Amino acid sequence: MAPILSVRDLEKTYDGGFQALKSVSLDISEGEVFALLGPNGAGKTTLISTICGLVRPTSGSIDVGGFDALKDFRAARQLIGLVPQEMPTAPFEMVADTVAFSRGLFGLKPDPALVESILKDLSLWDKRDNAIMSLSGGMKRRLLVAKALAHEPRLLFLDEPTAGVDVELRHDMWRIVGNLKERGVTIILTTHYIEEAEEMADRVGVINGGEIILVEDKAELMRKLGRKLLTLNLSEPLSALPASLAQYDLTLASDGTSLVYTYDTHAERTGITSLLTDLSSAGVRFQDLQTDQSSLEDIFVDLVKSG
Ligand SMILES: Nc1ncnc2c1ncn2[C@@H]1O[C@H](COP(=O)(O)OP(=O)(O)OP(=O)(O)O)[C@@H](O)[C@H]1O
Repeated sequence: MAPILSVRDLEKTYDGGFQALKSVSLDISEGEVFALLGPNGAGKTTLISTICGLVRPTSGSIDVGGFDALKDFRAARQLIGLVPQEMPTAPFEMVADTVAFSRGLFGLKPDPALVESILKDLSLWDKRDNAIMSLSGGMKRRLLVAKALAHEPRLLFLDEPTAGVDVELRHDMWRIVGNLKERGVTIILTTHYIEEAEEMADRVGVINGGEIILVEDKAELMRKLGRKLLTLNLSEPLSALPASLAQYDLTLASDGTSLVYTYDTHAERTGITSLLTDLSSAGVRFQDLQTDQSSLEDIFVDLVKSG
């Protein structure tokens, strides 16, 4: 199937000479949830803004659903919904009116039934006749999603959908994204919360210094780069690692009371069985042991550090 979004060799140098995007290429399949992770200033907003036609790229191409987003901007933009971080709308406007207006901006016929179903899905129907300024912060966030959905986009961008919101709204947002995905909407979200990517994304892209340094299936990424740690709490402190254990990736705690063994989760053999045998031969005894798996967060920090 042709991707719904295809970005090729996209570059952006801002007027002051700063290069915010360096040869970015990316394909997004229809129906997937793609999380774009990156530290502050990595280029996430620049990339989204360029795809949505808010920032003009210096070079490269963007195809949205078969339309050239640079030459055929309107047709491409029609397929895109953008949920920005902040509310730019007039505070006195009514909730339902502002959603209907967003639809009108795309030259579409009014569709009160659609507006109703969007507002109901986002738990805003009760507030339909309220002025925007009377909404809570969480409701305003949901209204931004409603506005972005008013013209029935196939590709939805969420720019940090849960930055600074409480846990309840964060989970609410995850549920909303899940429902949209079920209906076949493709979603690209930027986030600083790795937990969010871990929760929602099918694939994860990491951008750093304007370059996409990794795009990977989330499960595959965690399998490939995930490491496990086995910690052994020793019965008696060791002053140094016995030479017979040199072949293992072992770290002795500075107080000598525990040993940490690092192994790859995808390796054919973990080496634990032979390690335990060799520990016993070396006379090293332990009281208990525990394992920890690296999270997407550990993987991300490692990538950005080395990237
Ligand atoms: N209009 C602009 N003119 C000049 N430089 C800009 C402009 N907009 C962004 N930049 C620079 O481009 C780089 C990327 O910014 P961008 O906002 O895309 O990053 P981001 O990944 O979205 O960061 P954050 O996570 O902090 O929102 C930054 O160094 C920023 O200072």
